[in-house]
Amino acid sequence: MFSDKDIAHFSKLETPFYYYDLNLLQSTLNACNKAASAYKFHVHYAMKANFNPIVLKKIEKVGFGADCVSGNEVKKALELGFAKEKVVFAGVGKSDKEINDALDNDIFCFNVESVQELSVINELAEKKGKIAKIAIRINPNVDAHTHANITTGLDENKFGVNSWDMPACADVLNISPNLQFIGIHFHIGSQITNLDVYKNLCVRVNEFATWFEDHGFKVTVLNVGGGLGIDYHNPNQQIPDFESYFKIFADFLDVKSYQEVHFELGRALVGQSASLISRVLYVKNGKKKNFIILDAGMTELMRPALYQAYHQIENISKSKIVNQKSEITKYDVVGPICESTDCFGKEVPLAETFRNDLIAIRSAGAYGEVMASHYNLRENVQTVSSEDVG
Ligand SMILES: Cc1ncc(COP(=O)(O)O)c(C=O)c1O
Ligand SMILES: N[C@@H](CCCC[NH3+])C(=O)O
Repeated sequence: MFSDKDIAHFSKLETPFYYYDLNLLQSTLNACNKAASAYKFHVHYAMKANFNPIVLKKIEKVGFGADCVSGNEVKKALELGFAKEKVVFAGVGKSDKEINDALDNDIFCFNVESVQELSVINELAEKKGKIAKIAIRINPNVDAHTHANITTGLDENKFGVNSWDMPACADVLNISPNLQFIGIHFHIGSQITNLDVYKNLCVRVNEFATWFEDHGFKVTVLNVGGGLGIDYHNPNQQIPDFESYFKIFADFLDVKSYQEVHFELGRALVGQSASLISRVLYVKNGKKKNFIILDAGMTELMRPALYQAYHQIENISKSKIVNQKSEITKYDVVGPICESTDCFGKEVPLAETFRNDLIAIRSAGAYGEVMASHYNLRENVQTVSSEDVG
């Protein structure tokens, strides 16, 4: 929801831009922190969801760690003040340079995604005279019941070490003096809305933890990844149900007194806190279709083009008229990019829309700004926050 003051402010600005509601972000972080603390769970924020510094600074202040997927994410997390003891580095293709830099920075742990990577980290750590802390990212073959393109925990996915490679992992760990095994890691997918999926994950986590302990490895960290979804159809229902989410793990994981449970939430923390604000360039009324052509496109928000993802679209210049039940027209809302998939929504019901109206594309805080591209030599997308509005 935007106030009259927000909209008056937006109307003076160049578009498109991402608008961050920092109060909502703070409330979401506080809700997550409270729910996780009730069980003494640890949260590492999955930076890939959004690494805008205004977002990262708030997250660091709450005390969450950072889950990174590239050397640059590790670097940025440390620059912005995340404690190195709270930085974890996952990723199916870590380069030697990235591993070396992370070793130099003494990060908390590498989430290792293949048997070969274990040997490489051992070799590189040995050259530096360091001991690398290791969690094995296991692919548990648990279906996340989400979009196929964002499913990561099935046998056919590239992520993690498959169950049949556990003995090989144990063999490498046993001959690698520069690796310190600390635990196991999982991440089965993103935008998970069926919480029962996590019960299946817990069963597998318990099995693998037992397997490692039976083979002489003390499992001190159980990292269950992230994936908690948000309600894209209801952007005003803004804070995910963190209590129910964490309770599942509290109820179904076998946690020993010496074990810590770690989470890597991304989307659930930041998804509802931003909207992409755009202006209508043109309206084309066809015989079969009406098009609204925006000044934002798939270069600013790629999710609809990539996953046919739904984002609620609102004409915020017209919100008052809609409230008074004015006539609704259906539009295909598209961008200016030379791709037919550059479409934010088809047959979107909106009040009659005109050139220069402001359009908000909601729930764009996660995997929005960070996935922007320069295709068609587009400009960098700008950022505005609630603090700028005052
Ligand atoms: C290893 C890992 N952890 C955490 C996340 C965060 O996922 P989400 O934003 O769905 O919480 C991802 C992204 O899917 C990931 O690949
Ligand atoms: N980019 C995806 C999520 C991928 C999560 C990273 N493994 C999305 O927008 O939904």
